[in-house]
Amino acid sequence: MHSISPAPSLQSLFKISPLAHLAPKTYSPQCVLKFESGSLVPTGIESSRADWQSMCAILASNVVSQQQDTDEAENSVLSSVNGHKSLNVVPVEKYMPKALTIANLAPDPSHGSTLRVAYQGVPGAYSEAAAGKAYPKCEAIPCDQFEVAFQAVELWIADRAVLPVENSLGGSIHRNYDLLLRHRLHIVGEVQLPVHHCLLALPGVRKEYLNRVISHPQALAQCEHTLTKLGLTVAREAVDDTAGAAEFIAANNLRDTAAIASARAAELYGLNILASDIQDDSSNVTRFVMLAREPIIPRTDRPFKTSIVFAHDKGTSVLFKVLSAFAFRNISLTKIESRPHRNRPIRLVDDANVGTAKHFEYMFYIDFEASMADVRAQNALAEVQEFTSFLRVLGSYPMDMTPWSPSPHDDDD
Ligand SMILES: O=C(O)C(=O)C[C@]1(C(=O)O)C=C[C@@H](O)C=C1
Repeated sequence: MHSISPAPSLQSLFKISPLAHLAPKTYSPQCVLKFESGSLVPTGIESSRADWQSMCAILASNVVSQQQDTDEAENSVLSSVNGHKSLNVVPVEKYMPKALTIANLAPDPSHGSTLRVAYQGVPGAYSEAAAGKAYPKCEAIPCDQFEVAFQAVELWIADRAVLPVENSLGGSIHRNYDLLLRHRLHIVGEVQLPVHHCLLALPGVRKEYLNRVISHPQALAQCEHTLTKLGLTVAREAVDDTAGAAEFIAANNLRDTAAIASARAAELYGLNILASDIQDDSSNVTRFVMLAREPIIPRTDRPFKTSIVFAHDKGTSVLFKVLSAFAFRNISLTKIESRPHRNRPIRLVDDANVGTAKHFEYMFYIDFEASMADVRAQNALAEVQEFTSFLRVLGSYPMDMTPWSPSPHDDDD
């Protein structure tokens, strides 16, 4: 039986991290990053520096006044526990916001007092719908890459980012696990979004005309069998996001290409739906996390989840001990993921007689069903800290408990 060490303070637990140097340099809100001569540099934007500074000052002051809104928004996931809230998609805009890019992280001057939520993709992407579910009254800000969404929050251009981490069919979105470690943002919530894919093409185009299907790689993977069943053994091509695929077809008038995307993308880009609900499993769900600059205060009056990442100098040998710290306290794990240890990917073990073994090194990510305010979780983490050389709490946040709403096709199976 393991000895139970005294519970560390919540604050110390949230700060555990010998890998602080992995976090990017943080810039003051008066700066914006631009890509110049191959590297990101802080600089003023289009208008004068003074304009930019006053814009940022407004942004910064809004953060205080938005706190109430923010709390409400974060609680909206909570209220969906009791209030049976349905999916709240961001309404169709009169104009389409332009995606932030790494070279242009300039905020849209039309910001007001609404919560600004960065997502990867263009309007009509599932990530935009996830942002709308997480923060129903938010202003969703499109970003061309996951990295840009992280930076938008760090630079106070956005207040939150909503990013996919795993899908029930396609598995983990590894890039976001790596970025969670590289950046200093905190997970403050999660939303699970049922993903219903459609096959979209220009008006008048029939399935027989197609020789290419384009979409986000996750969406292509989620529909692979159905596409084959539909007789579409044509080329598949990966693009940055599902709605971007629809936009590309419309913008280039491609009559031989279909996109896998949402019904909302069809509406936004003027495409026809050739087939709907084409995901291989009718209960296809993507899990997104909400990220913020500050953690939320963990509670015990509703179901919470905590996400951690850890590593150990001696590799996988420690895994059993870490898992047992949770098992002994009846804390269920909901997810375990490993990623290469980017700083030290290989460990050499020399044996004079046999040679040199090359072990791969990993970072382990675990989600468990307990709040950091729960003494069981605090004790488990105190114990995990003893076994590991690096431990960071990525966030302790309310679980998405939205009641399950089966797809219209669930009964057909
Ligand atoms: O391309 C989109 O629409 C996204 O929001 C991205 C994404 C993903 O990264 O998994 C989100 C949900 C679906 O699983 C498919 C794609």
